[in-house]
Amino acid sequence: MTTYGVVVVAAGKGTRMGTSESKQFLEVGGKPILVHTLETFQRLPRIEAIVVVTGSGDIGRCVGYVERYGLTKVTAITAGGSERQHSVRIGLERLPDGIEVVAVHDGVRPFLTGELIDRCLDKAGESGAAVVAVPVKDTIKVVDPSGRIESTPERRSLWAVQTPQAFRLDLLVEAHREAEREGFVGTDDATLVERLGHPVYVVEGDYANIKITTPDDMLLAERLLQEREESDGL
Ligand SMILES: Nc1ccn([C@@H]2O[C@H](COP(=O)(O)OP(=O)(O)OP(=O)(O)O)[C@@H](O)[C@H]2O)c(=O)n1
Ligand SMILES: C[C@](O)(CO)[C@H](O)COP(=O)(O)O
Repeated sequence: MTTYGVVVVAAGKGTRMGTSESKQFLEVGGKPILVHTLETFQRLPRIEAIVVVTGSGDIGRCVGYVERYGLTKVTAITAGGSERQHSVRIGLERLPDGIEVVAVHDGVRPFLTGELIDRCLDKAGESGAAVVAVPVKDTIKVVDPSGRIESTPERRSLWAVQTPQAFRLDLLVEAHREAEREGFVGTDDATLVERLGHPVYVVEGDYANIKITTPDDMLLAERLLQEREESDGL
């Protein structure tokens, strides 16, 4: 049977949020955003290990969350790096032995669901690499630095990629090593695997799986949580 783990990255500074508290620790519905995220992985039966990557000064409070919220699958809490990609690489090194497929997830995407994770892990288990994504709804333009539009890619083939992104662990480790060797820094993990020439597949994501990035996302997050609790009958 395949063994699954997850690296949750939460070592960012939240510059675009502009709050003194890093956004992953802001509360939505009375609970830190990061805890909402971790609880979803905790509940999923096939996840065996959760590695949390956070700021060096925030390790203590994450240890406190594990205790307080019963996050028994958290096997390591470690300090991240200067870029998201570095934080992921550090997290991969802390996974326990025996994990074969790993999901990488942004700590600030608390509205993922078990179904979404399952879809992504299933496809990664079968193909080696899969990411959740949604078709873009707007028309996308490529714009030069002066503001002039250079081109308009065909919308039918454009997808907005989210996390989780899941991979065979050996493949993702190789992709990170290669990127480091070449000094390449990407904005997601799929890009690193694509650079190896390995196929990466999209599976159906969810428009509600937002990455909390700017202050208006906090209002949206409160509303999404309320809707979810109502539909769960809570
Ligand atoms: N050095 C970094 C940078 C980002 N992240 C994590 O990667 C996820 C997505 O990054 P982003 O939304 O860009 O978070 P920040 O880097 O915190 O935000 P900003 O770019 O506005 O500073 C977040 O969970 C963030 O904590 C990380 O673990 N380590
Ligand atoms: C990984 C990601 O969430 C996929 O959409 C995104 O690329 C992270 O970007 P950020 O600039 O680190 O927020």
